[in-house]
Amino acid sequence: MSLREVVNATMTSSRMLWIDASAGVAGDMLLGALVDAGVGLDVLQAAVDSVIPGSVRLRAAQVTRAGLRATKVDVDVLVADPPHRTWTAIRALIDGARLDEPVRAAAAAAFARLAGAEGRVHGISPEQVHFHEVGALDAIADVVAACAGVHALGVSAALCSPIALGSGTIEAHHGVLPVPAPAALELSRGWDVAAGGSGELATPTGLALVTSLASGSAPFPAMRVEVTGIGAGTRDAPERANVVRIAAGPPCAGPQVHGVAQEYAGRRIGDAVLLEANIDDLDPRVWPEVLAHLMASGASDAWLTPILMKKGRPAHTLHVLAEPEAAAALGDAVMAHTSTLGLRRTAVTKDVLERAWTPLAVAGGTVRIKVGHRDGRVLQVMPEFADVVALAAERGEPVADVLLVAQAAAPAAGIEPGAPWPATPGENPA
Ligand SMILES: O=C([S-])c1cc(C(=O)S)c[n+]([C@@H]2O[C@H](COP(=O)(O)O)[C@@H](O)[C@H]2O)c1
Ligand code: NI
Repeated sequence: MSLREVVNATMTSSRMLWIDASAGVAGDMLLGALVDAGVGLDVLQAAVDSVIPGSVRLRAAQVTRAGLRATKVDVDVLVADPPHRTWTAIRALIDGARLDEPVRAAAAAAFARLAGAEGRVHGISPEQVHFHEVGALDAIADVVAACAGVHALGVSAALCSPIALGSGTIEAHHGVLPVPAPAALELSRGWDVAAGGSGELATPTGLALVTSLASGSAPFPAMRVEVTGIGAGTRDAPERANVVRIAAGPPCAGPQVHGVAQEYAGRRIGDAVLLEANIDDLDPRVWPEVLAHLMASGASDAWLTPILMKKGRPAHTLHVLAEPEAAAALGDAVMAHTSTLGLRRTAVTKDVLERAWTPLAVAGGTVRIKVGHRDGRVLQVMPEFADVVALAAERGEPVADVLLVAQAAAPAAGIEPGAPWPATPGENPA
């Protein structure tokens, strides 16, 4: 099959998902929207059962919210005294479950975001974050079922509307919390949000899901809408329907696709902090975990360079790039997780290209093409590697093959170094 035939064959089988969280978002609302869009409750239940067998039962019912029909999904907890679970324990459950690989990866990514945000808020490492009793089962069910539902809809790229967070206060486990709840606010970084009303409209779990499933905030993308779903939240307030809406279908060809990519283009990054330490006495087997922990704790990047340091000792320099507000916590993490007695902090200015992500139909799915552009010209073009890996796993193809097809798809869509940006639609926009 030629690339052209592969692309044509996949144009109708890979879907974009648009999530309308303009009235807020929670895990149960997303599940309701997915069931409303046609995903079987049994599909969601099976995914959850593979992670926490016999622990929860999902129930769906038709309800109205401010006069609009919607599907409400409830998560009934079946066990009498459910355990507290750390993120480490939950990750082991997800890793050990019989889940499709894309579902496992999406669920792990969403939970990692949730644990990372809770960890930053409470000043502990993500691994130490405890999900309490019923909350742990509830969150596992929401996250795993939502990821399974999105996969079942055939979605390979998603965008989200500006998100309503709410206002006021809520009673939580540790007393009264401001709205947006601290973890919700943490999860909102980099996303378009507004208060949008009173009460808690977006929960941490809902935000962790949409901000890991979707690649950015965007108005309605250019797509052919094939399925829609409306999911209800618990409260029914008269002033605005407490619902999440979703729409899924193939992205359509045309200049609008590139226009959308422009509208959710990555933000220009300005000031940053570089933390560095020369370390000669850490067991080298520990380094991968240290780097993974720093990334999970909010570092923009963390890496090592081999050096020959004082006294002729082979050693490593640890480099951690961070947004200024995350630097203090990351400095503490470096002290806690390595053997260093100190570190250097340097204020750096990052000169970055404007970025945009354009979804293209590639070999049975959708891969976002990351475009670096400046002054109306494309300078860098790179398939988003995580999308390539996920698609390769889904199709059972070698990553290198999918990468080649994805790299070839970009010039065919008029996206190549030196080309004008926004791109003139070529032969192969998704
Ligand atoms: O229990 C804890 S630690 C807790 C922390 C936070 C922070 O924002 S920190 C928020 N909450 C509230 O718990 C409920 C359930 O949230 P889900 O995401 O599981 O739906 C919600 O009201 C949170 O704001 C709890
Ligand atoms: Ni908390």
